[in-house]
Amino acid sequence: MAEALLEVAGLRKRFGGLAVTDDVSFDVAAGEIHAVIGPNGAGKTTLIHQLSGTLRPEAGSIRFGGREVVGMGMARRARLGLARSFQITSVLPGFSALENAALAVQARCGSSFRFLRMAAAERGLNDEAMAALEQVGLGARAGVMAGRLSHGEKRQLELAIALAMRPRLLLLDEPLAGAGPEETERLVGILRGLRGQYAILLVEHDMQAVFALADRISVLVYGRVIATDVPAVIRANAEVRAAYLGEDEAA
Ligand SMILES: Nc1ncnc2c1ncn2[C@@H]1O[C@H](COP(=O)(O)OP(=O)(O)OP(=O)(O)O)[C@@H](O)[C@H]1O
Repeated sequence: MAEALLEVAGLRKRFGGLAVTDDVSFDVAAGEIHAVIGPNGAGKTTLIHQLSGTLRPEAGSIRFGGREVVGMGMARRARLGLARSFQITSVLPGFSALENAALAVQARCGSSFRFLRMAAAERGLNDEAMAALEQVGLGARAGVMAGRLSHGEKRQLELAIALAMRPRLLLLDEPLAGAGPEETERLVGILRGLRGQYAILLVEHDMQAVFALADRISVLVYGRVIATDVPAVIRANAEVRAAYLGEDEAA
């Protein structure tokens, strides 16, 4: 079997006496959509923080592309291709969708554009930014101020910003939160379109979306992974049904 892109082993984190990440182990293959589900307070966001580098685990390892990243900061992990999509707050409302995406391209490239002539540099930035917008279905809205985009479009823009970082694995923390039914359908279609091109670690409460999108699902309960498997097996798992899905919903 090919080596996993992300390998998490024995990860531990406590807040006071509370074990919020309790010996967590799982892996994500290249191109896989791997969902992490669990009830409120299960530790999903805390797990994402440890993967992205904003929170340091007390024990365990996080290997990405064969390298240990626990000691690395967020920027270094992002440069390796482990990128987190930030919620709407990272979108600059006074800039157009294209400018928002172009800023992300520029952040990734650092000073490498400085050596090109101004016009060529700008064209290069804009072409890449436009490609990211088109990947998330926002091409036609490139010139619109981000502040004037709908809620769903802002979430699409966050995704474009993350894609402009050229990630190998995207960490998505509740990408569908606050989206209405139509927006959800659109966003699920966009995420489905990314499958195979990027690995995605998806934390999401919308079970319909999770079961439609995920190649595999890990179930987190009180900081522990109680099961990792393909959706059909997770749906039929008695422990998972009791702990999380509820007998009615899983029927
Ligand atoms: N900085 C912190 N200090 C102390 N306790 C914290 C801190 N951050 C989170 N917790 C606690 O850790 C536990 C896990 O929280 P976390 O936000 O990771 O859960 P979650 O699965 O993402 O929940 P939700 O689905 O509601 O977003 C909760 O009991 C929470 O109260």
